[in-house]
Amino acid sequence: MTNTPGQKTVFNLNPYLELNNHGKVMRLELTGSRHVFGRDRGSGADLLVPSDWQIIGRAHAVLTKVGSEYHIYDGDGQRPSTNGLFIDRTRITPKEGFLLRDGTQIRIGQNPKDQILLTYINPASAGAPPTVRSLTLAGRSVVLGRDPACNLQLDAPIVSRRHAVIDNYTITDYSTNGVFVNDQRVKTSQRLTDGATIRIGPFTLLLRGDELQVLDRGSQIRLDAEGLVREVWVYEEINKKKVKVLKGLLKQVTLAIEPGQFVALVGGSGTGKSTLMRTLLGIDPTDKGRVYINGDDLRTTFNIYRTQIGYVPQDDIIHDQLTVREVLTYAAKLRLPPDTDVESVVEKTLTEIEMGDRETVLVSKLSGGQRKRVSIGVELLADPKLFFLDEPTSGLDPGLDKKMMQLLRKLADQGRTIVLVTHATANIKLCDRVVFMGRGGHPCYFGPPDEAFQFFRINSGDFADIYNELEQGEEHAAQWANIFRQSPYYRTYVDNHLSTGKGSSIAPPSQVKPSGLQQLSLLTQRYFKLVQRDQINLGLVLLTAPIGISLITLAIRDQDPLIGEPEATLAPLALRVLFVFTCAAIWIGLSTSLQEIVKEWAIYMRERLVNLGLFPYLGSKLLILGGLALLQTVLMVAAILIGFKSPQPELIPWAIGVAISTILTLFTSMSLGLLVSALVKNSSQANSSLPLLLLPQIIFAGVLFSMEGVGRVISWVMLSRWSVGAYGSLVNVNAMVPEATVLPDGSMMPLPFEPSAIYEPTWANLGLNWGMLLLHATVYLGLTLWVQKRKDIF
Ligand SMILES: Nc1ncnc2c1ncn2[C@@H]1O[C@H](COP(=O)(O)OP(=O)(O)OP(=O)(O)O)[C@@H](O)[C@H]1O
Repeated sequence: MTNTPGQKTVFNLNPYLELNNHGKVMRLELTGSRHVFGRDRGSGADLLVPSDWQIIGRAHAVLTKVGSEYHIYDGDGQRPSTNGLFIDRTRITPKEGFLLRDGTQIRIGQNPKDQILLTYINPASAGAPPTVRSLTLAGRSVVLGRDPACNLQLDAPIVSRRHAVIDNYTITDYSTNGVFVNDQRVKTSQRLTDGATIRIGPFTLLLRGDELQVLDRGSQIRLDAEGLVREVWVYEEINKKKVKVLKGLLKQVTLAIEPGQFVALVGGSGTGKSTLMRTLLGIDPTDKGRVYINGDDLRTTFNIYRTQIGYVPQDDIIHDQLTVREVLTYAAKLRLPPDTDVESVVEKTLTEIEMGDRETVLVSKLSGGQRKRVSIGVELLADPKLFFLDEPTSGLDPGLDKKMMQLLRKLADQGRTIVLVTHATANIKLCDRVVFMGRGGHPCYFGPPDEAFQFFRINSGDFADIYNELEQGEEHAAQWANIFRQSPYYRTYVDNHLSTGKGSSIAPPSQVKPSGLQQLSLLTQRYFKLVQRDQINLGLVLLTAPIGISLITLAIRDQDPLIGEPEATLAPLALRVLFVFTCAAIWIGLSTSLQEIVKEWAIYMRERLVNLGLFPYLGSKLLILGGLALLQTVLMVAAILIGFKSPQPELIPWAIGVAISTILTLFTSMSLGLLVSALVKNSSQANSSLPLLLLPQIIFAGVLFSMEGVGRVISWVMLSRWSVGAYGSLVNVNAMVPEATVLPDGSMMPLPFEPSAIYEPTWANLGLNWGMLLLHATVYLGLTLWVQKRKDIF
């Protein structure tokens, strides 16, 4: 029977199902007290659909009459169907089912390209059938975006005001966060063919003929994990021998998390909670099994979802030296499209996290719970519908723990799907589902918190007793996991809800990269503010070298080491002074930069996972550190000019030459510092590495010891050698060596310093020294980029 979708057909006023399979519409009248809907009469179906509508099962749903309406159950009433029945993204189960009302829309299947829309219509009821929001593309150009003036308004923070334009069936991307057509990112523009799915932020649109339909507003996100297994090779001590063994971190974890659910992952220390969360979030790989987000394989489609997922890791993802409002403002500018009204988004977020009265306070002055709330606020800016939190209440007192859990409950009630790892069980009852993990990564229970007591046969009502039950070793945990898999709890809460979807047949879509220049400018402003806020550190960084240089003048009292008539001790003295210039610059350069990447590791990793560019990030470091190097150079050169009588180099005025040599030494050592900062794991390692970096620079500079053989080769990779070389050639140390004195016996009096090619006062030599410093800096920065790139998860 053909008809216009949504138009009420009257079958003697009986309710009916309207099925829309990509424009092909059919209606099935409901007359009996029980119907089975499917494509195979042999399986008991009496409401039959064409046998080539493969997405519908042989017996896909059961309908039973309740008063004047019908209740629908998935599958044959016992076992769920393969492709399911979904209201938004929530799956209807075989057990609870769903009471249909006039106009209820149910989707069969999760993949928009292969999905049938089922609408229940009861002409006897007053409701008007909902229509799918759509617009025609025939003969017109349409603008899609957040702006209400667009032809199709897509209202979400991560959508740009004018996000994309479709003209003559060609879509052009004008956005920050990109457009995906058939799960591939649109580079600039792309022709749309019939049946194309378009994803813009959380929205999924479908082109059917001339009609562009809004299929999914993305306000509901479900997460399904099927058979997750993760194993790693580790060294274990067995019989006093280190043996390499395969350690299971996750063992066959299968979960079905419905939209809007608040789920806690709990269990003893080391049971794999964080690993499970990172796997569900898509950032840890699996050896077997998959995670599906709204039916898509999360690992392959991560680039589509990356801006829609919120993640608060264990470490704070906010800078200590910014105020609450500044943290939120910079994060909003970094993550949201540039046409966003940042102020109102920040305002809304401050209210949501109840921090409006603390907005001007520095993060460092906040309590642990308040800091966590600001981290949550940073993630809420983009209004994600899927939210992960790793131990957000650790270290909080019981009162704050409760407040935090209540806040998360509120966020879930607003439609967000929330997954958290926690050790605190006092408020777990606020969750919809709890996952108990046992030793060895065994999932021992998944279901409502209250029912966990019945399952584990614990009467105390204390979750800690379930912990203790699962702490009795891996085998014990494996037994519980086995009991759970065979239990009705598994059928009710996992099997009946599990909705896996598309595998990884598509090529992973590429990432959308926002404007590098804009990020560079934002990151530079933020970094500048951070440096400026830490005034004591800034003062130390700027004044240490000039003070050190001034102290030399006290040590050498009346001598003028950089000028003077050649005499036996002048050249070594001059070289020692120049060596102090070099050491001061290297020391200051390293200590200014060694912490700069490692100290904000957690923030970097989180921002990188959203959209942070590597070049803008390192670029901002270079700009600010370069600025600091310039200031330090001015102060050091001033101290040198004031403290020492200036030589008159033939090549270049002394002040300019010494400034260039100093800034190059500082910049190169800062680049080395950044590299080490990228390599080390924590701030104390960065601190401890300073002597190790400095000592070889001192030993192999060629000043304390003359460099021969291997030492000479090693000295080439020391920036100190080129720095002293540059200063030495400007001062012309070689010219300070007097003529060798011939002793009465005809032998030569040994001189304490031999002229060396390293200090030749020629442009070639000076250029070589400066060039080598630049080369060192380039190599260090290139390596830093590479090291940072290697940390990327996607
Ligand atoms: N990449 C890895 N390589 C080797 N072992 C790992 C790796 N990741 C995690 N582990 C180990 O797997 C186990 C589970 O770690 P995980 O951090 O997931 O546990 P957890 O339950 O979150 O612990 P906690 O509550 O103490 O934070 C631990 O023993 C951990 O040392």
